[in-house]
Amino acid sequence: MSCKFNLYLLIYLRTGAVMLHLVSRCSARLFWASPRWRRTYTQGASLRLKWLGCPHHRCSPLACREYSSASGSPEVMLTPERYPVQRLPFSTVSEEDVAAFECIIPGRVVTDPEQLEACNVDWLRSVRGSSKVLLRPQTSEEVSQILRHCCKRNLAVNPQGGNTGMVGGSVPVFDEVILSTALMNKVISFHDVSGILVCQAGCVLEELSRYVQERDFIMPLDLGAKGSCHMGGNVATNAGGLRFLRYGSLRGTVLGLEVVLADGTILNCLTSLRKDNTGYDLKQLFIGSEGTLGVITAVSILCPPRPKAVNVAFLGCPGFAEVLQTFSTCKGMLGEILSAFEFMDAECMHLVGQHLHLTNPVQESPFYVLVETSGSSAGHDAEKLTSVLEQVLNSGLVSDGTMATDQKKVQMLWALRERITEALSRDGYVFKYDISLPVERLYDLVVDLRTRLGPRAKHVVGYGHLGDGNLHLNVTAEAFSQELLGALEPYVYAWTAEQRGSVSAEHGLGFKKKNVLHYSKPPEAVRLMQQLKGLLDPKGILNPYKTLPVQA
Ligand SMILES: O=C(O)CC[C@@H](O)C(=O)O
Ligand SMILES: [Zn+2]
Repeated sequence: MSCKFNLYLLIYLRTGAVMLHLVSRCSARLFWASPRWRRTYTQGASLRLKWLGCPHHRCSPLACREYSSASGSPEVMLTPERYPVQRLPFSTVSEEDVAAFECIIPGRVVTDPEQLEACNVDWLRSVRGSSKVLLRPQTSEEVSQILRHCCKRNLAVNPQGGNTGMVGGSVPVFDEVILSTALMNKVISFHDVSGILVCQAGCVLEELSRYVQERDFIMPLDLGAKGSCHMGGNVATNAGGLRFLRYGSLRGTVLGLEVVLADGTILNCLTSLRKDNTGYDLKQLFIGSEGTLGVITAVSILCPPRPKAVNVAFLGCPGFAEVLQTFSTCKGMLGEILSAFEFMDAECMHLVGQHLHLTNPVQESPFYVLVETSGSSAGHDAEKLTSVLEQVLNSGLVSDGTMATDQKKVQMLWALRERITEALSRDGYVFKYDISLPVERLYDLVVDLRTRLGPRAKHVVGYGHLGDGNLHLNVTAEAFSQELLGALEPYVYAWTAEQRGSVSAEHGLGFKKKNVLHYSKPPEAVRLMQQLKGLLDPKGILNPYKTLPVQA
């Protein structure tokens, strides 16, 4: 028996705790909104709004994006066999080069083909290079010496972090030397008053998260790939992620960078100042440059204080219009404690169920939203979120919902959203689009594509960071198909440009999207980007074939 809408909530404040009384025509439950507080279930199995417990932070179950995630799947086609791309006239790595690298970083030059395989293929297993050498420096000085050598010898270099990128930017296209930041994984300093963290580029995001959380701060950035991705790679791609709505872009939270330029020059702009208005803000050039202008070797970043209370609600909505109205309601009623507003459609839920065996905690709905609050007062925040839920349930914007304050349950709810990428990659070949659009048009393209593609696609799904106007449009098929690619592109980009959207909201351009930059930037801007590339990397050795379109 289900009692969807005939539900109201009574909120009492008693002994400092918020007590929720949920009543429906056919059932009633009594819940306490903190783990310290008793939870009492009175009766009825059909009431859908549930408190699931309490405290702090989630930590993604989508731990590491390991190469093994796709083990057993067929070999990935070499990039130049799938895409029209010509090798540029760089030198090839000689035995003398390997010996020179061995002098710079003894014992950390990898030429074993088996070990190289994982670094040549992207996490999505969609592009594959054929590099013959992987370098694992530990210091900026070593990176500098390596780049000085490569520049002199005209060797192309592919800087690589955790290799979790979505656009083929993190692996070589041909035989570029892979320069890994994996061993540059030291925290340099942390200031426990300002919350400013300075670390080497190869620190893994999840480890940094743990480090600052122990000191009562959090990273301003959180991604599904946190278990593998490197801070330097995050900055190089200007990764957005799940905390963007609250803490904004890395363009605001990164305070300083150390970068090694193509010729080996070490550019030390690793300031830890909140304010520094002296000349051009050079670090911004490297944030989002995807390793094409320099290799980021260290990052100074501002960490916000750890919120004392985190609540998550997972809600089912009858339509996209209701999703939007729920967002407006949340913004209006939650104000500064709203920290995430994510959405996913019914097909996403179907896929996380089918491939990852995650259970839908609410009644089946065309759309689902995940609302997170982060604040300093558990009782106050829970009370606010409860009022929102009361409002959206009563007004029919939401047909069913569940709520969590307990860390484990919070994680379980986040997993439904965070692990969609993983579920999709188990569904077959994935065509990925990461688009910024006016929020009211966010889902129209998904609907449009389902009709356009028909049975050629296995699934067409839409999800993403609704609070940031960022749609993740993914299309799965049994295998890569030029025909399907032709039906998708340039259609998706032209559609996006018509709405004055962006063809890459947060994943960057990498290899796969470099030729569509003009859909989002005027020719003058593209030209200036090319001039900047020419100035900083005249030989074009840094991450070639990426980010910028091939020059006419
Ligand atoms: O796989 C995708 O398309 C999106 C990945 C990531 O940006 C996310 O928000 O989960
Ligand atoms: Zn995303």
